[in-house]
Amino acid sequence: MAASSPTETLNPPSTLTNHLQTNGQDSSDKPTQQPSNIQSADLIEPSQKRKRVDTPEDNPEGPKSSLHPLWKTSLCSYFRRSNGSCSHGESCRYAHGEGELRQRADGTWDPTSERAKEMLKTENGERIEGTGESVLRENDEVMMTEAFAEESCSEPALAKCLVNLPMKWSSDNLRSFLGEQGILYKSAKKKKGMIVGFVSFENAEQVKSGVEEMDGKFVGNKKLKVADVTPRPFEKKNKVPLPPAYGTQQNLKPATASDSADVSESLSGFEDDDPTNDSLMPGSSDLKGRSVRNAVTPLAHLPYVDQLEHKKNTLVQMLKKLTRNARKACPNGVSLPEWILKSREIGGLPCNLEGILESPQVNGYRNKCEFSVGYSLQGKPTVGFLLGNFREGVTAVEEPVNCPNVSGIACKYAAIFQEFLQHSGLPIWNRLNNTGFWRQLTVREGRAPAKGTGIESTRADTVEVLLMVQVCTKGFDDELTNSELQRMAEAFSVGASADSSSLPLTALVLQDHQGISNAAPADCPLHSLPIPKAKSDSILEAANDVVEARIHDYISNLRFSISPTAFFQVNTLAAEKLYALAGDWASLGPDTLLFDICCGTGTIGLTLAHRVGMVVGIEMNASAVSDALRNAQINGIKNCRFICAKAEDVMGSLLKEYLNGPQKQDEISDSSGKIDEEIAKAEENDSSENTPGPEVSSGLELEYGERVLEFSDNGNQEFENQLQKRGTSESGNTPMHQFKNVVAIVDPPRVGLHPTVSNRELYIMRGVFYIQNFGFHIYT
Ligand SMILES: C[S@@+](CC[C@H](N)C(=O)[O-])C[C@H]1O[C@@H](n2cnc3c(N)ncnc32)[C@H](O)[C@@H]1O
Repeated sequence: MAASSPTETLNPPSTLTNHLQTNGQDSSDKPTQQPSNIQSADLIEPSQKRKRVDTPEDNPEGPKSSLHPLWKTSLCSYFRRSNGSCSHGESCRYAHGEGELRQRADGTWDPTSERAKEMLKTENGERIEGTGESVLRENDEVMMTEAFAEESCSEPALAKCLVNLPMKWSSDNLRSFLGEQGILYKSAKKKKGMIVGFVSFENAEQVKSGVEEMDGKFVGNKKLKVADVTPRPFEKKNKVPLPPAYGTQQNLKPATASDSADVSESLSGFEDDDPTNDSLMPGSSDLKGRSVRNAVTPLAHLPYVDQLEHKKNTLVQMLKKLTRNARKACPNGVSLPEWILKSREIGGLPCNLEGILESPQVNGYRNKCEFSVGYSLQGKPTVGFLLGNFREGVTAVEEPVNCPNVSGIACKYAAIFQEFLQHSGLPIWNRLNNTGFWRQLTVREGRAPAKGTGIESTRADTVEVLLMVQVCTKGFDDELTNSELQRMAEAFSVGASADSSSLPLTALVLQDHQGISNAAPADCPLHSLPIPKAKSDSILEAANDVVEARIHDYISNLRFSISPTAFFQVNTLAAEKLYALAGDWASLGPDTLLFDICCGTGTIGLTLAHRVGMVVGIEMNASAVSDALRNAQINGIKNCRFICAKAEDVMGSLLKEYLNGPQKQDEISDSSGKIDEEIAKAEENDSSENTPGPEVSSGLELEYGERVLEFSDNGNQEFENQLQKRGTSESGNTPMHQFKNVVAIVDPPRVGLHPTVSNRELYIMRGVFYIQNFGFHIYT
């Protein structure tokens, strides 16, 4: 069971990345371009739609079969459009709603149905960059906003976009492919990491034969689609106009020769682009009806109860698939596990599904939003969310208007930053050629404690705001950079105080990231920026260093201190409900040892600490561990220990230690005096400028109430040695504290946790696990 975030799609994603998904309920959102393999009733021409009488082509088996072979395998568009009425009534061959829909003979579902979309999600899920959530799109839509064909292709009719190419292909691969197919063309371009490529032709004849040859051809197991290419609205002229932020390019100190190229070259995403290229996109009609609201909250058009129903159905499908796959994976001759056998009694589910917990707050509940910086479809520097998936060539960013999950405060800061960028002398990050300065704005909000009992606090209680601006300073002149950053800080300060409700602004942090994707590693340098006083030139002394740049939030009346990049549940109030339920399910008590696996800032373990004998949190991010230690201290919680390591590296040893090995009870609970030292040590190791991440993550164990063990990045063996050494030399003959109930909670599951722990299988799902004999058993 999961606390539900309204209007958001199910968890992966984080990774969820950037992906466009239509809401799947309203056919008006569908693009005009459809893949050739779609056979929805919606695709039949209006004139044909009334002909619901079976034809010989429709039903090759003729009168032999009482039901049409495609009976109810497509959704009825009349039924959908006319709000549930269809003149054919029950005799209609098409499904009246998802409930009636049948699977097709080839195992697929009507591609316009929710089931098909959800299956696609499961297979191709990616995180939305802006939200860290997973949304997926149907496979029949493509947008391109910043790809370039050759100069001579100013005639868009001579350019085509190929969709579904292997992501790893470069332009060379595409050219070889076209050569092998005997396709005549003028130029071919493809960027690694995308599934789209561009081909331009010499003449209409080449276009025609090229399209015939390519459309529907399989590359691997993917069917190629050919889409039209049209210039973006603001780039219809032959020359690409200068976006405002590039107008001062001459001010910049070039890092490489290519950085000093002219503007149109710097906008190009392809390694061999001509500087005078036009910007093209496939099928501008695809953009109709697209909105950032659909991209970020694809279920927002549904009432909340329907969103929950939709999510539950999705979960049911996924869980059934899990059972099916597990059954298939069981080798012949090996008896099926009990849960698979029992699944038959509960409709193929691997466990009972209780349902979804409602979020206490439905709108504006996110306490963290990551806004991308980029150009809108109209070419305007924009701070918001990507309108689609980079993988599919979409780089357009639109303002976060009407996104119900985004708070008003976050929207306001995005608008302030956007206004500042319109006049900045530094360029916006270009995702295609990986150049530019301004990349991302993260807004994190901290709440005041809940006021009294029985009154649920809301995000309106926001009293702290931390802004983290991601830039890439490489190659830019220090003086210009510094003055722009100062102007930016002023803009935030002035904008915050000018707001009618005077927005809180607690800390301003700069994240200097040079990587290709905006997902910065844990050790990415952070710098605190002073926040100037509004309407004055004086500079405040606040937020002098990154350690102090933090916000606070409350879960179950515990105060949590959160550093700029540490994970914290984005829906605080829903998290509170979720954790309490997890605690109930786990039948916690004084004899319970609770493992909080992937504990982040320690929220799960610390909120449940008063219900157990001991909490052991395991977390690979040193900064989060440092926060967890600090949070234990702030809340006076002593029966806990946090270990900075990859869970898969240490779980086996920890289980041995706690289930088999000797351990002194006083070692567990005595925390006096050591916590400050440990936090200091953690922060020292977390100091992003001088500490490499991996060594810290796997090499440092931070224990609340015990000494800090340090060892090299040598993984499990060394960790085990240390534990063994401690077990014999420090614990002496004192009888170990026996925990009768050992429980692990993990949220969310991680791929890294899947492999074996001490040669036992580890089944990880979001949830609560009983640990018995070194094995993990799903507790439902
Ligand atoms: C989404 S956060 C959840 C944190 C916490 N459970 C909560 O609900 O607030 C996931 C955390 O898992 C950590 N993590 C990811 N993979 C891990 C691994 N293999 N071992 C330990 N920690 C891991 C990440 O650093 C991150 O802090």
